[in-house]
Amino acid sequence: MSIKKALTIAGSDSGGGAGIQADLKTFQELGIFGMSALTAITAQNTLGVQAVYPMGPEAVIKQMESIGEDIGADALKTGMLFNAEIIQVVSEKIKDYNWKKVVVDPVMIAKGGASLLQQEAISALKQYLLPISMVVTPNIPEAEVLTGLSITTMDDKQEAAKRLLDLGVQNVVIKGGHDEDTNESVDLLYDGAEFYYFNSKRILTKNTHGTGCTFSAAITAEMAKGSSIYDAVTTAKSFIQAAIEEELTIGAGHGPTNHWAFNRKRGRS
Ligand SMILES: Nc1ncnc2c1ncn2[C@@H]1O[C@H](COP(=O)(O)OP(=O)(O)O)[C@@H](O)[C@H]1O
Ligand SMILES: Cc1ncc(COP(=O)(O)OP(=O)(O)O)c(N)n1
Repeated sequence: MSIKKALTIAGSDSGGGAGIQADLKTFQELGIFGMSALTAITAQNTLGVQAVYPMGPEAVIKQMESIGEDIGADALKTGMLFNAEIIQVVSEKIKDYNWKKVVVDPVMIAKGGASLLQQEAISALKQYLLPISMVVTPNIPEAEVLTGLSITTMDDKQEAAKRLLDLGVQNVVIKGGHDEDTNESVDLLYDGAEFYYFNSKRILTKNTHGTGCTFSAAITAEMAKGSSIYDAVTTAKSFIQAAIEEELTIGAGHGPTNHWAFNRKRGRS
């Protein structure tokens, strides 16, 4: 059996809903061997982020080297990177190991408002990481910060996707979760030639903690298997839809998504 492997370079969410915990659960459900390089520890639950403890850049380098020197990765994703130093060393190591299937979830702010990326790190993300990435998956506020545009219409989303592509990334997925006044959640994929729309019914729930992490991890898992970007986004959209639809009741705030739901729906659990 050929085992496909994926790496997540991200922060830990002690509550298990987002960050590396969400990524590894998603990799596992999609049949991928998951590995991690931790960038920060957060004390976090469904009510919010209580504390953030970033790792030193050396610790991030060492974790990536342990994987690069021995196991390798068929695809990787980044999540919470927190500061410019971490972004720089992560970008260097990606280049050292010639990792090409790189998905960047440009995590900036958690649902409760806590900052997961320092303001001054945004230019490092644009300068070092996006030019060596295959896919970037911003939500609408993140796309606004990265492009300087205000995004309210589909035309705005298309313009933002074009500007992000100009930064050197090969594919852009602008997620629609924050378009809360519509009854659909529409994600836009742009590959530099065509725009593709992934529509789903908007589910009315407060339990959406970790949706972005789970969605980008599912794209990464499918890319590790060799799927096209379009097919990877298609599967990720079904995965996240099932994960939001089949609610878990955990904690008093924004609960996590349900990583078992996708396989359960397909009769595979
Ligand atoms: N209420 C919802 N109903 C259906 N899909 C949703 C909902 N909220 C988010 N999604 C989907 O979850 C994924 C993550 O989107 P989003 O919430 O915008 O990201 P983030 O967690 O980074 O803010 C996207 O595929 C989006 O369409
Ligand atoms: C450690 C950590 N990483 C990322 C996030 C953000 O996750 P996201 O999927 O964007 O979900 P919300 O936080 O917006 O619910 C996080 N919270 N913690």
